[in-house]
Amino acid sequence: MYTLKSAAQMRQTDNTAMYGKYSIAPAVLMENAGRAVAERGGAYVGGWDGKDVLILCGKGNNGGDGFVIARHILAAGGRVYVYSFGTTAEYSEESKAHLHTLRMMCDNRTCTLTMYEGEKNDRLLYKRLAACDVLIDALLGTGFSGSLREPLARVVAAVNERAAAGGCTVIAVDMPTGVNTDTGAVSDDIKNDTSSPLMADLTVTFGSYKRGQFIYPGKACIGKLELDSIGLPPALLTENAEDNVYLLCEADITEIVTPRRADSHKGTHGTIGIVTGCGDMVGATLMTAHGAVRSGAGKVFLRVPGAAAPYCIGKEPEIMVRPVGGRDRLHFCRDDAAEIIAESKDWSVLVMGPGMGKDKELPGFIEAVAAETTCPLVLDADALNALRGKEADFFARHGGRTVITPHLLEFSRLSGLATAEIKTDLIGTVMKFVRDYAVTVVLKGAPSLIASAKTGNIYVNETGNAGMAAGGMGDVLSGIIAAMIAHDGIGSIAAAACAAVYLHGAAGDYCAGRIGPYGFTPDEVADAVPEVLALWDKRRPLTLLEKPYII
Ligand SMILES: NC(=O)C1=CN([C@@H]2O[C@H](COP(=O)(O)OP(=O)(O)OC[C@H]3O[C@@H](n4cnc5c(N)ncnc54)[C@H](O)[C@@H]3O)[C@@H](O)[C@H]2O)[C@@H](O)CC1
Ligand SMILES: [K+]
Repeated sequence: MYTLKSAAQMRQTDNTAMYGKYSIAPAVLMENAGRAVAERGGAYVGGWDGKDVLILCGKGNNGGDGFVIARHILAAGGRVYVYSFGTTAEYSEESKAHLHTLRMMCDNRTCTLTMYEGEKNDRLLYKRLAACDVLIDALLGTGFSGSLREPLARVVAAVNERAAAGGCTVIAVDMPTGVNTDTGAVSDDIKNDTSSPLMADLTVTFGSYKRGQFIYPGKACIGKLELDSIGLPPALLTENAEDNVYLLCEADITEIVTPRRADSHKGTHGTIGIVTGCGDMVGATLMTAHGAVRSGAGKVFLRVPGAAAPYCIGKEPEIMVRPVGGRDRLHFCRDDAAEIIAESKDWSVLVMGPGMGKDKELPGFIEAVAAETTCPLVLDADALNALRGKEADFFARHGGRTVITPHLLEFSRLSGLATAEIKTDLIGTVMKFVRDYAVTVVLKGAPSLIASAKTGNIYVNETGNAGMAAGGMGDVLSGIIAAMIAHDGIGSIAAAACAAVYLHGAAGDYCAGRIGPYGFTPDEVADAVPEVLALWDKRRPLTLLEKPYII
């Protein structure tokens, strides 16, 4: 699992490394950062020898890194043209020191340094841009916020234009200029602004990955992302902060979705109650159940309003379907709750929501069921819409055992915030929501975020693809979440939600690889779950017992 740091957390880490017990000299850290970009960038472009490299340096420490990079590229045989957008006086002491060294190396042939003073420098700058093989963006890093100001806005636009024409390779230092480190918002997100963020081919980032590198639209500006520790103490990089954000990796998930015990039985793998659907909508219901079956649930019970039952019975023999109410019953009503509550005593988890409709009795039914059941709840789609206006009370009573799985629009209704507002800080908004309501949230999207009610931690999931942007995928996910909650040995519902979201996305990636980039169905994604589990089993390291013991 990787920590995704905010700009403030990264600043804190750097400061502790330099001014705390480790006492790493600031110029040394900057040297390591610059050298890392020169080395990784060199590998990316096939070596610096004979290359013309334009290096744009801002007035903060990102710019200081640029002076170091120039020196190392020069040493590796490249020609460097450095533009500084700060004055000597504006630079930090370490940047000043590196600027001085670079200045001493300038020969106006292989190395030039221009202190940018305004439009009078533009003509030569654009000429250099038109002729360079590689552009190094050391303009702004973690210090950027808001919307790009001039002259950087026009310089970045020119760089993008040149790169889009296939003219040069663009390497960003730490962050591409114009991408917000915390939110992934970009320069032209800001109202009435057209200054675009820089589009990099490669970003070399320092110490820790940053949140904005994984959230769109910023994620689209990053290109290939490489992480370099720059010699920061590992203990500092993994240190817990108050608000922790992590990137899920396969190893985290295979650690919790462990292989089945050989002596297990169906009872070991949980009994899933799926109480959902309505008279004219059974597809979502069946896909939810199918997701649970394919994810290894021991037993799956499906309870649907009477009118929906004929369309569900026998579709999949392993799903035990029972109608609630008579044949003309289209929706659940409040009085049905007692029957479900009685049955739920044997259930490991209860799913409500997919395809449930919008009947006025629904909120009362869901509340009554929740009030008298004790098992974990997975609430999606119509169940979430039914909670509108009562969410604070509902989550206060049941949040600790509930996973909600809204997409952006559903989350907007629940939080009362406009989708555009949520998107300006996806992680921050979900973090606040979970702190306020103490409910585990799966916010579906690209990427999906999982927020733990217990710890407030946010987990970013990178599996999945655009082919999964299709109706029914979320229903399958609800079934997978339920199966993971029931999975033997998964410790918490947040862990189960992380496992399910990762698995669901990995199954979608498997389908995209086998079938094509889109057009595969939610049921095919569910069917791919066992295939992904089999792949994980193959990749899992041998345990001591499985290792050959006769040599
Ligand atoms: N010890 C450290 O703190 C280290 C920092 N390093 C580098 O330093 C960077 C952070 O340095 P800084 O905190 O100085 O920040 P930056 O260098 O990223 O930028 C700060 C400057 O950006 C300007 N700025 C902010 N928003 C702007 C906008 N919208 N339009 C135009 N200008 C804008 C500010 O006025 C400020 O002058 C990192 O990204 C990394 O590259 C590395 O050298 C490693 C060590
Ligand atoms: K940069």
